[in-house]
Amino acid sequence: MRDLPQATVTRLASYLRVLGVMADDGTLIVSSEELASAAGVGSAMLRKDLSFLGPNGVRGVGYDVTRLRARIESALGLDQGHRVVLVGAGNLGQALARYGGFGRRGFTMVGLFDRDPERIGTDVDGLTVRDVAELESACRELGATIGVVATPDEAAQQVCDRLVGAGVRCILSFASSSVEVPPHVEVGRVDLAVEMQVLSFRSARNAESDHGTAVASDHGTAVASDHGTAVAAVGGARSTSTGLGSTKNGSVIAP
Ligand SMILES: NC(=O)c1ccc[n+]([C@@H]2O[C@H](COP(=O)([O-])OP(=O)(O)OC[C@H]3O[C@@H](n4cnc5c(N)ncnc54)[C@H](O)[C@@H]3O)[C@@H](O)[C@H]2O)c1
Repeated sequence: MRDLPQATVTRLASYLRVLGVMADDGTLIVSSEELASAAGVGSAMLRKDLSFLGPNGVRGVGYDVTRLRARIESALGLDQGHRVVLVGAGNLGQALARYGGFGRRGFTMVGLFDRDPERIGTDVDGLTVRDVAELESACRELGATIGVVATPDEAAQQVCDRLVGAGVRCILSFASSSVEVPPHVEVGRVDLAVEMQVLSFRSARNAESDHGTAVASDHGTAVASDHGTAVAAVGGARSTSTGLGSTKNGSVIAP
């Protein structure tokens, strides 16, 4: 599979989500402007991202929604779908397991595991929580391709080791500590607190630049600088929120 820039991969995932909504609404063809606007990016960036996939749309006509979805799914390795096991069926794990949206996007939750006898055997949205002691054999039996770790930090490394031992090659960890895996395994880390810290930083930075503009306006460059900065700020906010993926790649879902 062709190597793609990390930020492009994240935006492709976002185009895929938008295309899914459009397909559900019965849209057959979409223009690059419409798709870009729905995904919150500029159309030049969208066209550049899609150019990594080879020729796609028809000039003056647009993109075939079904075909473009299939191309992106294939580029993201999603065309076979993924079978997800989740370890740590506590507050977070159960909330994730109950979320119905993963299935629609190609991720089927196939197994939940915990070590707490009180939780083992309970039902979470149709899946029975299994004893983590069975993890390796169950992962093989279930054909798991992604493991989600929602245990306390201190158990995360051991759980990852066991997932790797069971042949799982993609791990998404919610632990705040980093985990080590062999080179053939991909790890993503999600930390919502880091996301909020990044937002806080951006908000503080934007407030600072607004303040700078106000001062400039006071000195006679009012209209031009007000507009310039307002547009830049809006553009900045938009590109960062779409590129939230790039933030994710950089700091939230750390490799
Ligand atoms: N990254 C984030 O944004 C984010 C957000 C919320 C929570 N978290 C983290 O997610 C983790 C879970 O949080 P929670 O509120 O669901 O906790 P919780 O205590 O409700 O759930 C943890 C579950 O893991 C199980 N567990 C512990 N050790 C295990 C092991 N070795 N094997 C299998 N299961 C094991 C426990 O029995 C429990 O059911 C914590 O580490 C928390 O810090 C991260």
